[in-house]
Amino acid sequence: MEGDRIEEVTLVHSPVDEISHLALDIGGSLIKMVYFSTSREQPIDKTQNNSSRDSHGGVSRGSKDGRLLNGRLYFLKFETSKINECLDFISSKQLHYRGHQHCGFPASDKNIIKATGGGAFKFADLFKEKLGISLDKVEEMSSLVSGANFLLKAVPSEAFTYVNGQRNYVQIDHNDLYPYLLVNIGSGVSMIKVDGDGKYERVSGTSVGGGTFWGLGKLLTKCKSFDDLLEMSHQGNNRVIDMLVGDIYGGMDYLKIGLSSTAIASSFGKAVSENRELEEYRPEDVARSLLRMISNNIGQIAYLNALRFGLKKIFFGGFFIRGHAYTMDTISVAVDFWSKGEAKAMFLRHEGFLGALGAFMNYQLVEEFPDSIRLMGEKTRDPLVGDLTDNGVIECCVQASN
Ligand SMILES: Nc1ncnc2c1ncn2[C@@H]1O[C@H](COP(=O)(O)OP(=O)(O)O)[C@@H](O)[C@H]1O
Ligand SMILES: CC(C)(COP(=O)(O)O)[C@@H](O)C(=O)NCCC(=O)O
Repeated sequence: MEGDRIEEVTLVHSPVDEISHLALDIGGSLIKMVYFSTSREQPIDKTQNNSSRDSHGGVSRGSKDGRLLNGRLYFLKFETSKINECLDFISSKQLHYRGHQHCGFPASDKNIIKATGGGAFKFADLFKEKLGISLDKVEEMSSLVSGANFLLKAVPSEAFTYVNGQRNYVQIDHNDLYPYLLVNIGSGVSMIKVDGDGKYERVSGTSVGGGTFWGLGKLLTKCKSFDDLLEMSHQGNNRVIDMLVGDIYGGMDYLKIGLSSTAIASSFGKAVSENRELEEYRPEDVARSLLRMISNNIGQIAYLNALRFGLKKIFFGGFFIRGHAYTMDTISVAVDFWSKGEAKAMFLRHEGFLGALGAFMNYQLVEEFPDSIRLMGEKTRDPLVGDLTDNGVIECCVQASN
């Protein structure tokens, strides 16, 4: 059964490809899946000085007695409400059989899968009953942080700013990455101060997050799916419903407090004064105002926490963003406005997979070779032209013990 995947990478496995490790992030709204498929084995030339140029131009270091496995990380997601289709997909692709000795990975305990997110607890019995899988739970905040640190250090052009409708990729200086604020906008929002690998503190959060946009959006617009709601927000005009400063000041600015006439004074405020029913508003305008309100609110809370800890870099993750221009613009403007340009909002190409990737990194092979997984650059997309919502397949090398 193919399952109702919201987005999938075409699963092209040649006989030589072997699925080796699968990890899940089962959240309140979405299940995110990451798995590694070996494509060919490349013995490390032991005569070399422990480093060699690999075929992708990246540098891969070989362990003293390990083998370098080239392969790909695949990223998929499913709606949590359709978890049975996710289980059917795992079963149909036999993604849960891993750790085969000939794959070069340590023959690990069969049918144990690393999983994070609340669903790793809520659905543990279902995985056992349906697939005979035990979920090895990885703490959610730890997974988010290790996933973000990994991507920011290993994937070229992972992070970008979004200014005036343009994405500008940021080359991260590994020596100047920390500290930063990680804002993960999922069903709810977590804000985590990150000071290094394994050094972090969840400093704030808000229940007004992605689930709020989706839940209120469904109630107010009768949309049939999140993508419908997102499409509506593309087409809408928030000024129909939001009360602007100019609506209050007769078209004038209120510059004494830095507000232009077009600034939003009160989200959904116009609906108070106009004697109109919900049905008399375009759902597109409602969706736009809702997206603006929630994004602006998160941007402001993120800025206040960055100010509290003197943080200049704020990375936004989570599937709420979806590479959506209006969402990123609203968050970027909010952070820039409130910080007076001091703080910078940045976004991540693999925004929704931080937790799943962090859980993937928790497999023993990574613990033995902390820097064993090196992402050698994306094969499917040129980051400068790729579609941001395409989480893409990442070509990478994994070092494994004999
Ligand atoms: N295809 C989709 N289906 C449902 N929600 C989506 C989709 N794409 C983006 N979203 C947004 O992403 C949010 C979930 O983000 P995610 O990072 O997966 O959080 P969680 O771990 O809580 O599921 C949803 O609440 C919604 O706002
Ligand atoms: C509880 C959660 C960490 C779960 O993560 P999620 O599934 O939403 O990605 C998140 O929903 C959250 O931080 N909510 C906000 C709680 C608060 O008000 O801080």
